[in-house]
Amino acid sequence: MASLLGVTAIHHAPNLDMYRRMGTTATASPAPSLSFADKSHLIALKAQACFSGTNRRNLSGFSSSAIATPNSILSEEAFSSLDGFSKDSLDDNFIDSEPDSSLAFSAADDDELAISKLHLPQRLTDALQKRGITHLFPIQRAVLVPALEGRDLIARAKTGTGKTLAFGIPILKKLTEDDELRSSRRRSRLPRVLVLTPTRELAKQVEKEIKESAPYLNTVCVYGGVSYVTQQNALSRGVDVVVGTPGRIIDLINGNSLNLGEVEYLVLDEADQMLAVGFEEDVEVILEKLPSQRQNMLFSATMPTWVKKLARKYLENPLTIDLVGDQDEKLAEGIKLHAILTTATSKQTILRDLVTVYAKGGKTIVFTQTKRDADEVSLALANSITSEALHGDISQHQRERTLNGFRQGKFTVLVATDVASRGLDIPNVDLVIHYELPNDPETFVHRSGRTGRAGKEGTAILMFTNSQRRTVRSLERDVGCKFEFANPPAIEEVLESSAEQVVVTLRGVHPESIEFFTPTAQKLIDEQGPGALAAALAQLSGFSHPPSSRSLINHEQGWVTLQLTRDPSYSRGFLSARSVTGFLSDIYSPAADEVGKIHLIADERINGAVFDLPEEIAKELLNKELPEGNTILKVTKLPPLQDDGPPSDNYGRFSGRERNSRNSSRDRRGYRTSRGWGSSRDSDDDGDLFGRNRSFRTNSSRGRNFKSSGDDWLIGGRRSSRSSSVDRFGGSCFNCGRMGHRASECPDK
Ligand SMILES: Nc1ncnc2c1ncn2[C@@H]1O[C@H](COP(=O)(O)OP(=O)(O)OP(=O)(O)O)[C@@H](O)[C@H]1O
Repeated sequence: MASLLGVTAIHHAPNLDMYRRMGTTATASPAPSLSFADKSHLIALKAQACFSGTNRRNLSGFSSSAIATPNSILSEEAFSSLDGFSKDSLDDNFIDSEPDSSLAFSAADDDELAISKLHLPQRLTDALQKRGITHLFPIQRAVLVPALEGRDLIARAKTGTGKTLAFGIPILKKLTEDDELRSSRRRSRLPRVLVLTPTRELAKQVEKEIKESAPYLNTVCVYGGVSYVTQQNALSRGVDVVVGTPGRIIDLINGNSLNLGEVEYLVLDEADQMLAVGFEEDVEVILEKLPSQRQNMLFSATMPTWVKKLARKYLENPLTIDLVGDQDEKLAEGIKLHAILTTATSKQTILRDLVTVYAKGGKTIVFTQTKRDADEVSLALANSITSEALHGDISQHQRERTLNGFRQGKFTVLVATDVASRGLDIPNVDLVIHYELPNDPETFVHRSGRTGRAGKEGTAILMFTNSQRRTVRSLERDVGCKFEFANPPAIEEVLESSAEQVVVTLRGVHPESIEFFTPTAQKLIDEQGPGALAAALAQLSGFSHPPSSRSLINHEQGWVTLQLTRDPSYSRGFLSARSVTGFLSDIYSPAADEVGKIHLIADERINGAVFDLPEEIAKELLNKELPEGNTILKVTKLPPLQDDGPPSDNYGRFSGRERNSRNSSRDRRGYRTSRGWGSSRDSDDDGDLFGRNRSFRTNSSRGRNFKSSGDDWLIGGRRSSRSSSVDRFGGSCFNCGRMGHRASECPDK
């Protein structure tokens, strides 16, 4: 690298001075266009840059031992110091010193970060501007100077913040300048840049970004799953940049189609993910084949041991640029986070509603844990929403078609396994849904980062079950984020959003088609009034039949939630789940047999409970005459419930999560230590059936998942009127609250 540095210095010395000056003011205050790097954020970054040995160790995944030398600094520190420091000042003794707190943050000049002011080769500037890239993003600004100085780098920045061009711009600058000096472009020239990525999709995306930014250079993408011939031919025509996955690169080297003997720049993108997908050996084989004189840039979200080892072995005196740090929220600023409580049985229905209400017709990516789930969920959605699955079992060709179709808006929901979570840059994804909890916080960050990219806004929704509450809290702590806990959308919201979306769709109908249908529309309106248009809207929204009712408790279709309220002056006993069942059995015994979960109302002034019943049974029950002082109503909104509060210390003691943990070890924060705490095989929400006494569920026809052992589920003391039933009443009386008799037999009646 030393010689390369020498060359760089000769070629670029004047420019570097300019960049250093720019860097100082740029750091001092961000350009207004960089909305997600506001002043306070930068001040925070600067605080992080207090790079004493101690706090450096605190940087998660970026401990001092992670890096080969103590020569690691945070980019903002590097940047803010560039004015007064030469390249040499980026060396050892600078690093461990505290930053100069007096360093003033002066007003920024937007122009100083403008691509047009960077003195890049005109061709490069033009191509970038044509793509709408007019100003540097923070990670690009942070990487630019040290990269141009030829330094080895280890870098980390939030998702969607422009890491590709962070290494792309300095490398392309050098390549373009050299290209201009060259009189003729040699055919069969060997690649000068190698970018290694862990997935094929990411490789293609990086290639695209580079190609579009420097179309005059030859960039070739190589990855498995497709024919060798096209890739071999492209390589043989002469190439400047090779982007690819390790396996195919090794194959091409072994087949003498790829010679890496002239590589000057190596970029390892998503280095930690290389490990996750088992490429570590291949990466090392490739690195051994590269010339030792080269510049290395390693991008990694975390620093597992292997990545540290790699950095120590192959990087020279690397500079660490960390725009995430330990304290910061690791997600890009524009991402709103929601957590929605679901149940295993109602998940698919809720998912559809979430897509309708939150994406409003925009692009959504749904993440599942397993390939099978991705297929199933995509298929289930496809009834009403255009959707495709993406996972490793799908052929490469089809994967590309699917991704292109999604990019072009041919369908709106992509259901993917984590193969798509890393690095994929699909513009304008409005919504990310974690259908299953991710395996670890990093996966959560990467999945969520598919939205809110390049400074845009987006929403990420985590679907979780009752038994996963604690893990959700751990996730908040680990990621440094806060979820807004919300209920699944009510059917009214779903209908409203559907109608809004249909109206938007109607705007896209071609005027000529409208003309063709106008006479019929006029006739319909004359005959039926606005009802005709309403019918058309209902049909287009997929609601040609009235929406089936939904439980407000667990959102299952075909169920309704009723509220029983009892005037305290008519009874001495408090309402309990058992007494509710007893009462139902007196009024209409099928209701007692079929009742779902019963929750007591939290408001102490109301002696009441809510419970679920199948629609038909609820209808019958609502027609029955009730004893004085009692009311039963269908509710459209749940009142606060007694077991809504935070989990007690006993939470999860008998939950599905704990039961699962016999098979999978977890660390103390609830993550599975092997893959998959959020596995699709996670339990239903029946965890609290066994550990809590305020929420009950009968053995109704839908109670498929609960244990048949133990008595907790024996609401009202009987399994059903079809079993031992009526002879001995084990529940408590709705009238007096005492055990052993029904309200109808109550001595106090
Ligand atoms: N300076 C810029 N101005 C405008 N858009 C930019 C700029 N830099 C990058 N972009 C765009 O931002 C998007 C995200 O960039 P990129 O994919 O490089 O992010 P990333 O940090 O690598 O994300 P991930 O961590 O998810 O892989 C891309 O569409 C890219 O073209």
